[in-house]
Amino acid sequence: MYFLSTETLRKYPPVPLITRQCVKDYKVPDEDVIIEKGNIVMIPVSGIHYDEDYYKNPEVFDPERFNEENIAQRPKYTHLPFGEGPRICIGK
Ligand code: HEM
Repeated sequence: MYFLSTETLRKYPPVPLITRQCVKDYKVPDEDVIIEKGNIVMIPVSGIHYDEDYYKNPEVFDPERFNEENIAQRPKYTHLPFGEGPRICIGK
């Protein structure tokens, strides 16, 4: 039986990019940016998983990134192999 660890799914997300379509105009907090109704937004899952701000030495395989203490130090939505929200993967 195969098991995909949380860290494996960080390094090699099978779905490296997810998308959403904006349903109403939205002003991004603290930014001079409005996402207009109808716009497609791309969420760069791989990019987030390799962002040094969240994962130091992102090329290194380190399951300890996902111990309770380390998870608590990262913002929410920095590990997205199954997406998020109402349309999150039902196979998760
Ligand atoms: C490692 C295994 C898998 C990965 C990485 C994965 C990843 C994903 C991702 C990224 C999405 C889109 C979520 C979003 O847009 O927020 C998704 C959706 C979905 N996945 Fe998976 N998936 C996996 C396995 C499975 C399995 C085993 C099933 C079914 C038995 C499944 C069924 C679905 C379905 C039905 C959706 C659409 C949900 C919706 O749109 O409401 N997935 N998956």
